[in-house]
Amino acid sequence: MNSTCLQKTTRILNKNVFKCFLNSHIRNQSSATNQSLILTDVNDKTGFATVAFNRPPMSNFTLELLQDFSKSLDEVESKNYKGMILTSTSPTVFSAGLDLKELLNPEPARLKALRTAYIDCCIKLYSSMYPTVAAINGHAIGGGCFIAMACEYRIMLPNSKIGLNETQLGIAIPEVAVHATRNIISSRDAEMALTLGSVFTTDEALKIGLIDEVAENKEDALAKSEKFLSLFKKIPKRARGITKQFFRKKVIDLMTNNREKDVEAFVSYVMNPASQKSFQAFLDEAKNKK
Ligand SMILES: CCCC/C=C/CC(=O)SCCNC(=O)CCNC(=O)[C@H](O)C(C)(C)COP(=O)(O)OP(=O)(O)OC[C@H]1O[C@@H](n2cnc3c(N)ncnc32)[C@H](O)[C@@H]1OP(=O)(O)O
Repeated sequence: MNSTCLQKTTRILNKNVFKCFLNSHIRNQSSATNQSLILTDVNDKTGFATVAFNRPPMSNFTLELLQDFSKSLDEVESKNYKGMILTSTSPTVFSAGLDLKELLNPEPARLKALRTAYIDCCIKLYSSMYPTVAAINGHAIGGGCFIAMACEYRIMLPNSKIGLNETQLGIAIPEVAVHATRNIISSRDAEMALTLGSVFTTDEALKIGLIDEVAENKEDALAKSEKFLSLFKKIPKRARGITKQFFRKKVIDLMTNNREKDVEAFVSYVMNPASQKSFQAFLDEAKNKK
């Protein structure tokens, strides 16, 4: 092959390589868009954003999902949306909490990043200036329950389960979760629930005040959520937000100031052989159920 011919062939090859790269890049982009772990939909009329965990069937949290959720929370705050409805795209689960596969034989650095990302989301949600409501479209367990608790109001579907089951898995509840739970239910109920790692039915949760309302189905939950957010329509945002933060100051301060200690404690509980055994036992039991 002479040099002119070689140059021509190289140009054609490069063009094809570039085309190939472009196609695969576009493919990746579109599949990433379709598979976004968080979906945000804004109602232009009301200014309310609906943010949904999009990891069916369990909507359980991986590091990547939490990082995306954190960005979505920033967006709701920075774009000045009037309120946020938090839900999931899963048919029967709001969130089954942290992905137990992330906790099983974890790489310590990733485990730390996971817990740090989780705390970041909780701080942003717990202290947001905009009003928040959880449309709990199914089960909400562990970290999924706590995220719903960080919202200002909870509406749940019938026949679902909700609770902080951490002690059952060998993970001590952090001090901050004790105060956050007491902000919602009585101190007596909170102590019983957290020490037992209780998981409640929708009716039980309504009775103790862990949730505020029961909805017939997801549409009803979303309609009721909008109704709750609309209560604040005429209340100046800054005055409302600062007042909310005063009520939540103790929890926000604990989450912010104890972040490193919390991460260390969490890693140590998760790495404990007894906890590892309980994560594996849960996953095995679920497999054997079929
Ligand atoms: C105070 C701050 C708290 C922050 C810290 C949080 C720590 C955690 O979040 S630890 C994780 C807590 N979550 C759990 O213990 C598991 C909860 N899951 C359940 O209770 C049930 O799965 C359910 C009530 C959500 C649904 O019950 P259902 O009978 O419909 O389904 P299953 O047969 O149990 O499960 C189906 C399928 O999904 C897998 N799975 C469920 N939850 C998780 C999870 N959190 N992580 C990973 N995988 C999960 C389960 O193993 C089954 O998988 P296979 O189909 O492959 O067998």
